[in-house]
Amino acid sequence: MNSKNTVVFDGQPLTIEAICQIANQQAQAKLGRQPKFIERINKGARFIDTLLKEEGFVYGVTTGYGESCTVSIPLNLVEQLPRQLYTFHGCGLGDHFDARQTRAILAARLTSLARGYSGVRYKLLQQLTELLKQDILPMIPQEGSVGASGDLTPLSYVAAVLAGERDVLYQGQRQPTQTVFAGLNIEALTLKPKEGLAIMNGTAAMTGIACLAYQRAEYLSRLSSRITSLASVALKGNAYHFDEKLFSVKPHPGQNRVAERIRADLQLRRSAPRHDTRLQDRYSLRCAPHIIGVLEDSLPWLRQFIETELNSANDNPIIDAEGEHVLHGGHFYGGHIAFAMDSLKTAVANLADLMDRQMAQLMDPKFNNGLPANLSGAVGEQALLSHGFKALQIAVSAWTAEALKLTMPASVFSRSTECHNQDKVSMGTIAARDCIRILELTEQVAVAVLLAVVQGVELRGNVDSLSPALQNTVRQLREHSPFLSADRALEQELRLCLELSRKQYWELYDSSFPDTTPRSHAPRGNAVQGALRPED
Ligand SMILES: N[C@@H](Cc1ccc(O)cc1)C(=O)O
Repeated sequence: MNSKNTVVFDGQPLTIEAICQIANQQAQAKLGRQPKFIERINKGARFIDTLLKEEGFVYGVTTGYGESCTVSIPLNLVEQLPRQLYTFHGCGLGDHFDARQTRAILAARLTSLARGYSGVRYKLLQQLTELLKQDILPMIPQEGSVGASGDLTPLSYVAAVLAGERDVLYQGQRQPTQTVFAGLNIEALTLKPKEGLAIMNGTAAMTGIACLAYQRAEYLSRLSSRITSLASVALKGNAYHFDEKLFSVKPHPGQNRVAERIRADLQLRRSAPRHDTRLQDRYSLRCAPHIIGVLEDSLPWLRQFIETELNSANDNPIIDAEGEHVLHGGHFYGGHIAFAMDSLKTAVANLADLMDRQMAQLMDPKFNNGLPANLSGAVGEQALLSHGFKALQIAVSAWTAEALKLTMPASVFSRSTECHNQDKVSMGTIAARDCIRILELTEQVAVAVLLAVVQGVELRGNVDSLSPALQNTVRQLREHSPFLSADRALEQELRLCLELSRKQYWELYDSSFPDTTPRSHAPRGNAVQGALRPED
């Protein structure tokens, strides 16, 4: 871990990258210590105390929750409410979020609470920061949120852990929170009346996951551009399909960026001939920028949706300590994240489909312009036995089908729940989880097709004449997966390459590559950059 990087939670907007850095343990979480920030946070908590004293009634503080808000709780029982809330929501099931996802969820909740509109004490933010600093991770089951009373059930596990209850993952082991807190001298928090609701009534589970999904998708977009370039070489494709003039007349900026990347990879420096008599390539080569471009052009608005949600007070009620108001609304509704994740699912699964089609062309002597069947590298008698990448193609087809199947939007499955109080919900957490699964499957497809295109390029025998960028990808892959000259079981090297892909190991169009910054007609909205600051 680079201990120099710190992400400061002080109410200032944070980026997707900041959340991912924390999730990947590339940066430390730090809570703002400026007196002004501390006072701003504590003022909200004090305002609730004052209201309670003066009026004796605040929703979620002296009432039941949701549909039960008409039930008034006598002041002598009010202190018990937050514990009651996280306790009855302790009904999550399914697999647990993994360590990286859990860190992202904690960081997303902290970002929102640090805005200062949720009426929690600074002390609570400190406890949340402590979990991140010491990597004490609540065991959060993934299933049981409709994503529109916030992620109540998943976040109940965060609330309970702050209060010293339930289980955490600490130093690789599931342990009772109480044991870990005792060992580290951390005092369990007794949550104040509004604090249970403030932690749970928000979109942090889906938003944390969305940050991770965004970063993976952004890398996959670049990886599939590089794979397309290699596929074009292996299939003896027509590089003029990526001509600059051609793309200038259909100016989607992301699509143009993809064409520009492929053009550079293919060293296309001349303009197209006056009259190209070559046959046109199949769509999975010729239209690759149009397919990858949909994802690339979606990135700015996806970032805007995700970062706006991340940096919002997505709680209810909202506490405006400055103006002295308790504002009742529905900011726990995760509609933007639901739509972002449902859309990202479709865009990413289309990359799987694109690469699956490229693989299909490469494998089949009817379409591959003279390459051996199944890209077998065997010679002599062995060639008769060899099946090359045949099974890998079948696997790619299976992974692609599974990814495509999961693109069914989650948000349209809204259903009325909780005695019709929550009669329209976002299903954003389901969308985000589906998106992660589609990313996993598409990464598998990408790694498999990368093996195939590199084999195809080598079978052509012209690696030395390729652009430095393409040669570099061939070299990087070959360090981990040799040329397939005889059939072998590929599982282990596929797993290794997958791991490398997830670590963004392949060098792809780094930031010095021209035109990777969004253009003026692809506005960043209120997305915020540069929240990652060196240790002060
Ligand atoms: N999200 C609801 C509150 C709620 C909390 C817990 C529940 O079980 C149900 C509803 C609101 O703010 O209106």
